[in-house]
Amino acid sequence: MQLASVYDRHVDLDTFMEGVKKRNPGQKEFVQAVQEVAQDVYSFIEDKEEYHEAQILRRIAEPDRIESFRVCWEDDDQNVRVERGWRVQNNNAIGPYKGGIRFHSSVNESVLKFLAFEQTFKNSLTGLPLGGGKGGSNFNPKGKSDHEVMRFCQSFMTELHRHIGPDVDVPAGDIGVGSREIGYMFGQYKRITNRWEGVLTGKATEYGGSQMRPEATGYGAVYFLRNMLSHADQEIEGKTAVISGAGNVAIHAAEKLVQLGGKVLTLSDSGGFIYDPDGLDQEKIDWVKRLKNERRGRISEYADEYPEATYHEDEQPWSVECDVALPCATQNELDEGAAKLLLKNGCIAVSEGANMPTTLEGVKAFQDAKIMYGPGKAANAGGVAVSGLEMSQNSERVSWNHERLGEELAELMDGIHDKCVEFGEADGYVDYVRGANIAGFKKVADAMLAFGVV
Ligand SMILES: NC(=O)C1=CN([C@@H]2O[C@H](COP(=O)(O)OP(=O)(O)OC[C@H]3O[C@@H](n4cnc5c(N)ncnc54)[C@H](O)[C@@H]3O)[C@@H](O)[C@H]2O)C=CC1
Ligand SMILES: O=C(O)CCC(=O)C(=O)O
Repeated sequence: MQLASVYDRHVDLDTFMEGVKKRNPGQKEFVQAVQEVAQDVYSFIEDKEEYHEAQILRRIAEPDRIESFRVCWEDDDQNVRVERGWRVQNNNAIGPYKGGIRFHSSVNESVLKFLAFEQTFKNSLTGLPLGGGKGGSNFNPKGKSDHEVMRFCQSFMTELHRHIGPDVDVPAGDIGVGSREIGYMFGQYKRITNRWEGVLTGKATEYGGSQMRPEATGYGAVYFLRNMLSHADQEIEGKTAVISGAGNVAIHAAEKLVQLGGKVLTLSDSGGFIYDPDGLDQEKIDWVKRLKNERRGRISEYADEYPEATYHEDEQPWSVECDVALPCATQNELDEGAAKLLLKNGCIAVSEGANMPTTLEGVKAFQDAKIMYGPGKAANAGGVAVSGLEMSQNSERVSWNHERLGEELAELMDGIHDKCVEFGEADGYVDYVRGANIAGFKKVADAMLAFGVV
């Protein structure tokens, strides 16, 4: 009898994953992301021969291409610095590649491949014509002067511009890339190409940015939470919330939670977390915005400014008692132990603002306990969805107002929630991971089937 080969149409899940591991040695984040999707997709396509025959999942788990390049820049002391840059173009079956750029010392090819893979399913879920990509560099903007960041961004774009375009690949921000960095990169793209076009999203409103983009990911994650709660006849009003992170996503998630009557108890950064037993209000949130976006300080300073709060160095916020949790910092920040602690303390819902913040074991703990668990590819899709709207506005040379975009965002998040329920509900429990994976997969897969083997 012949042994199963990774090339067989009908390999089982374990053999499929063996192949993924072999082809991507040492890329643990990428393998984790594929595993999480494959386990649901496998059961969905069990009786669907066309997907097996066309090897659709295997093809989505192999990026269309990865551009990797050297980025040289000069620091303020005129030292020549050399970093590495990448753009992973995962899949453009349903639209141009789309996804953020991350600048952080932890960036490597595995991290960007996992993000581009996740992005493919997320973008499909939005219902907009957006393919999946992601890029970045191991450059760390922390502690760098504005001039250093500008020189790095210009050098990064000098190479990246060859690989992107409004109908080809449209990057945006992510960790370490906010409106300052997008401005420097957009300026350099315009200078090199002599074209003003919607090649990046997350731009400032003065030069074609969408009014809602800064808020969209955090607000969207709270709308997703609201939808999950409402599906279970509950509401945000009066719920206590633990949030990790203190960046763009965390701050706007906190803001929307407070607006909807929730009580936000924590924020964090890589140094530790702050716990404010009185809860953050809009004034405190505005202070954090200034701290992070203007002074570029550490969250520990919050406890100096607001003495009712305490700072917990080198700790994560998951031990704080709460009704709902929103991980909004980074991947694998919430492991099995943290998940069990949240459950023990009575947490009933988790909505992920970050990408893959929960480990596979943590996800299983939430699913086994049957709490409401909204995975990042569904819960944080509001950001890229509003980026999709920014692309439309740039093409049409129009600008929509805040109110219209707010309504569009809420509707987009309703649509994503409905798709998760349609594909994930069974025996009275909504498995949002399964719902998101299958709904996201199906649209991309059907487009790929239409193209034949390419
Ligand atoms: N910006 C966006 O529109 C979107 C962002 N996301 C995801 O949301 C997460 C946060 O992104 P942003 O808020 O945009 O980035 P940001 O750079 O504005 O903030 C990141 C925050 O995470 C914290 N952080 C980073 N590494 C950490 C670590 N190892 N431990 C603890 N804290 C850490 C930082 O201190 C900072 O507070 C990321 O997972 C990103 O991929 C997802 C969808 C869209
Ligand atoms: O708006 C975008 O294109 C990027 C969003 C993103 O990077 C993400 O959804 O993780």
